[in-house]
Amino acid sequence: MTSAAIRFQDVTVAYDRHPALHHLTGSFDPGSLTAIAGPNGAGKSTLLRALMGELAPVTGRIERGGLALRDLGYLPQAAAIERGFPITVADTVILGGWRRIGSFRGVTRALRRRAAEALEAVGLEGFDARPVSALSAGQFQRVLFARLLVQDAPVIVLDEPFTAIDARTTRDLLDIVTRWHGEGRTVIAVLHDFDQVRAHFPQTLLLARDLIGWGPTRDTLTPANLRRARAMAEAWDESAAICDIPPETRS
Ligand SMILES: Nc1ncnc2c1ncn2[C@@H]1O[C@H](COP(=O)(O)OP(=O)(O)OP(=O)(O)O)[C@@H](O)[C@H]1O
Repeated sequence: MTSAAIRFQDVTVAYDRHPALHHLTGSFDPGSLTAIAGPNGAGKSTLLRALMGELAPVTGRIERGGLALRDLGYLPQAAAIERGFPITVADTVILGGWRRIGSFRGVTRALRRRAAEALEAVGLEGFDARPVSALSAGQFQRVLFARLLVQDAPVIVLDEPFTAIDARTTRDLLDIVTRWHGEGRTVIAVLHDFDQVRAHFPQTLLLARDLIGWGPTRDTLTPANLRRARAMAEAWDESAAICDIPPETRS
């Protein structure tokens, strides 16, 4: 589905001059299924937000394999999603098809049908008219997966998609992730459950602001690497100044 890798070349991302991701270099191969793991505060969400163009690197660059940002399907962390608006489940899922809606054509019957099929695929048939504010966390996560199904993007980026989600829903959503991988999409997911990573994700990027390891999961999630990641997290100095960021790019 994608032909070129997504490349990070010496990427540093900082908040208020404090680096949250430090000189990251490496690439996600087309069609790869990669977990991003690491302790709290390791820079995992920051990496995804930079990939999605929400944060600009202060050093280095990100190549998105020739894709535009709209070709990346993104599921942010649940805490970052506002779901107080008065919008129905069906309309939320249809929004995944905005690239196809176009300015004149409006929402086609085909798109409505696609949204209904996506809701069925995530086990939410019949939920169309419900307001999203009336859903449980797990149901809402299923809606967001349905929206990604409608978006049909070649690259899918998920931030802690199974946090606070029950085992049954996690299994169903993991099946969708596996299907995306089988279809040749590139899938990148931040995860905290190492057993889940070992069972379902062939590649892992282990981060502790600095890169600890990136490659086959069995070579990356080793006891030695996990110890190193933990030790680096314990040693963090939240107020450390930025290293070698050129003064003109400092905020
Ligand atoms: N908007 C922000 N403003 C200032 N600092 C931030 C902001 N977002 C994140 N940070 C800091 O950047 C660092 C990395 O945060 P990030 O959310 O990327 O980590 P994470 O690995 O996703 O953590 P978690 O596992 O807890 O979700 C942390 O020290 C965090 O406090």
